[in-house]
Amino acid sequence: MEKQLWDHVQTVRQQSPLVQNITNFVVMNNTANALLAVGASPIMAHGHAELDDMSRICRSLVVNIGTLDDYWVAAMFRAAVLAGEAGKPWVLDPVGAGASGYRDTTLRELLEHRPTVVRGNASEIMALAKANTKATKGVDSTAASSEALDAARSICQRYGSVVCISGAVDVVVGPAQSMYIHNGDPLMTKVTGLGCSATALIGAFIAVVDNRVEAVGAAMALMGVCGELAAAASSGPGSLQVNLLDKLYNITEEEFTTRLRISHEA
Ligand SMILES: Nc1ncnc2c1ncn2[C@@H]1O[C@H](COP(=O)(O)OP(=O)(O)O)[C@@H](O)[C@H]1O
Ligand SMILES: Cc1ncsc1CCOP(=O)(O)O
Ligand SMILES: [Mg+2]
Repeated sequence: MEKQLWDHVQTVRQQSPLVQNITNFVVMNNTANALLAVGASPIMAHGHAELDDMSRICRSLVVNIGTLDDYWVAAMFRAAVLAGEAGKPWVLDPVGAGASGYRDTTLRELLEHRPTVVRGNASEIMALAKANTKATKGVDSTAASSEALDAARSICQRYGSVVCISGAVDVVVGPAQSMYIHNGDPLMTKVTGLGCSATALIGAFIAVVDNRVEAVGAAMALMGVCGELAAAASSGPGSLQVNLLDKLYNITEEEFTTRLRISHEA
């Protein structure tokens, strides 16, 4: 499986898919740079007047509700409809799910458009499935990935989405197959936008890899392994941010396969 996931990393580099992003003000620059570093091509576009054109030229869509307002939300709904009509894969990042009624109402409607993939931290996934027993603390998680497993399974079953719960262990839940990725570094939680970057990378991988669980697994594996290697070379969140971009760009097959720790159990 390690070799297969590396092949998917190579496919992204070779095919350089154009990925449309409707994302938040906080992370726009970071996620565009993360996409470029792995060899994909980002475009940040939420204007209503160009959504049809974007849908025609892009191979996948990222919808991230981080700094939502009514104009952006309308763009998200329309882009989701267009992706559905064109049969294009899209990924939803439910940033701050459970933190406000507005977020939850918006997310409920977005889910009805059946995202190909949903990626959030454990608190967000639990809030999304309405199964949360702990309150979301803003955009950060207060729970472990394992606590959100039932929630992920229920979203997968109800909407047909592959669900990724990120955290110390990243769990990828598909209809027939789950994958656990035990990479990353706790310092990654001290840089804003790394969850959003993971979601953006998923956007690139689902554009070129048909097996959705493997696509999400490869994106999360790449993020985790690069995060871990970058953290080892960093003195704090500032240098981690820069080192992570460099590692996403220059990681080798040997670094990837020797560091990667995946399993099919927690
Ligand atoms: N405690 C941790 N140890 C190792 N890696 C982590 C930890 N928490 C998060 N990560 C990694 O950080 C990245 C962002 O995940 P996460 O922090 O869960 O997203 P978000 O920023 O949306 O809350 C993922 O690649 C994840 O694997
Ligand atoms: C801090 C913040 N507030 C609204 S969006 C956002 C960024 C969240 O990014 P991530 O979930 O990737 O850390
Ligand atoms: Mg997040």
